[in-house]
Amino acid sequence: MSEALAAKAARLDAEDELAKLRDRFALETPSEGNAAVYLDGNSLGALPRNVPERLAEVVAHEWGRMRIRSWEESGWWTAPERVGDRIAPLIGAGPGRVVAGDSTSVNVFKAVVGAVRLSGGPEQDRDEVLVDATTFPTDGYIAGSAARMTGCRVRAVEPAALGEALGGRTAAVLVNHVDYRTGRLYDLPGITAAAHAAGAPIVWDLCHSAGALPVGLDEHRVEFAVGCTYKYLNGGPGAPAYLYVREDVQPAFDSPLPGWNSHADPFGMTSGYTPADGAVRGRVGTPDILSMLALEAALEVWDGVDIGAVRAKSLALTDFFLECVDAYVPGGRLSCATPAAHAERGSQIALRCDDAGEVMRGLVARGVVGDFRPPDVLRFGFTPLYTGFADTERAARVLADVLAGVPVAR
Ligand SMILES: Cc1ncc(COP(=O)(O)O)c(C=O)c1O
Ligand SMILES: Nc1c(O)cccc1C(=O)C[C@H](N)C(=O)O
Repeated sequence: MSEALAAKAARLDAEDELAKLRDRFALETPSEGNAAVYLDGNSLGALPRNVPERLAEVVAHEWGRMRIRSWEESGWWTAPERVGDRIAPLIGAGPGRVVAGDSTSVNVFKAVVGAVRLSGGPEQDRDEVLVDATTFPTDGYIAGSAARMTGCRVRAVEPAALGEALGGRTAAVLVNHVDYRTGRLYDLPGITAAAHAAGAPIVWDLCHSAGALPVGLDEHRVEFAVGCTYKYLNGGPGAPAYLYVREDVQPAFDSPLPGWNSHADPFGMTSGYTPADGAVRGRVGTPDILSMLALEAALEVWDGVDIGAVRAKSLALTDFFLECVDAYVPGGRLSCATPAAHAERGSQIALRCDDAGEVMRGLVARGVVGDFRPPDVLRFGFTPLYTGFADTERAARVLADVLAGVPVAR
């Protein structure tokens, strides 16, 4: 261990204003001991401590005793908009623009079809859906189907080349804000402005940015955005995703999944469809109430938390991790896929090595939990709400031990 780096970690932890938030999470894992370092919050966020009690109350009281009355009296029916409004400030959206529900995949479908329809689509000679070539797979699959259904075709484009690819034929653009594999952050204001200059609406996938850095959806006039809540928003496995539709776009949003929950008068049970106004238009069917209310409770950890402070700590953590890796790991053993420039970095560090799968198994066996993404990426996600600098120094030190073939201590 480097005494200097350990001392620096202790100093940074002592100065960290967000350090106290760690107590809001259950991070003890009996099998790994308290010393486990959890760096996989970019796949599944940790459990906020208040969630189990709230969920038990929902099950026992709201479902167990109130039963059907809970749709109204416990606020179940309006939970998707209420939870959407809690997510909104974290992604730079005003109230009434975000609705929680369904999965990210389903919301990508609603948003891409909605964007093509908004642009006029092939009838206006706009028949290309541009999708970033490095996208998380589900977005590409769904966009492909959405394009076929709307008479368009998908064009995969490297985000850096989007400027040249955009034009009069662009019907919609779908981009991941942070690349799930490399942790590269894309220029949301610049790419959005370029799409608008070409007359095309844009859809951003915020899965790897929401809760880790400021997004500014309203400010940059993004038409649509989607994201999951089980990563940096800590909503739990399979927690509802969300859909953002810009306020002035909402009246024209023509959802391809006009379920009864998005009807202006759902309990009128009429055969004709009249869409509701506002964020409600993004709903489809009956929401998953248990997961929805677990998410609502999980979002309480954000009370009083400034997303700007979260971003500052995220960058400090990833900088410090790189500094420690540099100090501990012999040169040439790893290469960093995450950009050094802060403006291009999300909240994870991706390190490449040929035996990445085996290295990650070694790390997990020693209590440092990141993940492996094929073919050669070690991913380390940094969740500023519960990750500290001593954790970070330890993760880099254990990584060096694993790479050096040091056996697991028993
Ligand atoms: C960028 C991105 N989009 C979409 C998804 C998947 O969404 P879901 O499986 O929740 O539909 C993920 C992660 O699973 C992701 O990282
Ligand atoms: N959604 C996941 C799941 O259901 C199981 C395991 C992992 C996930 C993930 O979220 C993966 C994640 N989006 C990634 O960036 O790789």
